[in-house]
Amino acid sequence: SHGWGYGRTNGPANWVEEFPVANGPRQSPINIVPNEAQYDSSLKPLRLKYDPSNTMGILNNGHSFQVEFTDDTDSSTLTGGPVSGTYRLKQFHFHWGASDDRGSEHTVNGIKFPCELHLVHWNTKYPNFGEAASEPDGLAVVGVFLKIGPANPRLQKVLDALDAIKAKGKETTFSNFDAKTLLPPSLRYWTYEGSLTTPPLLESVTWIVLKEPISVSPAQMAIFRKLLFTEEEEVPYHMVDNFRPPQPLKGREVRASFK
Ligand SMILES: COc1cccc(N2C=Cc3cc(S(N)(=O)=O)sc3S2(=O)=O)c1
Ligand SMILES: [Zn+2]
Repeated sequence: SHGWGYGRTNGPANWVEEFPVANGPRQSPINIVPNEAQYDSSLKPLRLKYDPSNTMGILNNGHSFQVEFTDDTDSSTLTGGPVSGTYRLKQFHFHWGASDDRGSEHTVNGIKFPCELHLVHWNTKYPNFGEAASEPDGLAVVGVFLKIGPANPRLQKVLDALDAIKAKGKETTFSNFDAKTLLPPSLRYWTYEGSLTTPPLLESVTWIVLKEPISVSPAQMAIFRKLLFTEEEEVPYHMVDNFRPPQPLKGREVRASFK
């Protein structure tokens, strides 16, 4: 099994062999302990402005699936919150479990959610995404927990596209999606300095984890689990448990935008 993944021989415990930063000082995800998060009144409200016309397509990259956005203008941006400057939306993707008792990367008081959404943004003080991804203030990722409840109609358009990208490497057209519809009513958040949660595990992410989850039904979770890690001709392995467990805090502070 070449290349990193989530299996027994190439999973999170093995990543350090090829990506030594896996044991670095600011790795993600983490377990969030609300009682130990410091309320910071200087934190600004999070401002997310997304233009549906920036939606480019949807891709199965063999680790997750992602909805990609054109990022050549400031039409889909993250400003405010814990960051200064303007960050552009690049893509969003998810992490989920083989069953509803696990799947999220961040945990809250040790609680795992069945799924976690990541909206990935890059700092426009750098020339492009790739450059930004290796800078300590290069990326800002908004994390949204999904918890089991009523079916989420906003998710359905994304889930309906998954049949066309079942196998690794498949991509299809996907347009005019308003990513804002995936956000919960409240944008209250926890924030801390971390990393990408998959290789290359770059320590370039300001994490902004929303406190309020959005809902997903068991039937909708079953749709995520029909995706494959594997390419069309390979022996099929279902894309499940594509999450990294929480990493050591190593003295980092987690701040809260709310009391
Ligand atoms: C070298 O810069 C690049 C170039 C192309 C893609 C990536 N990425 C890889 C992993 C990765 C993991 C993310 S998560 N789960 O923390 O939100 S976001 C993300 S990425 O930035 O898309 C990095
Ligand atoms: Zn992610």
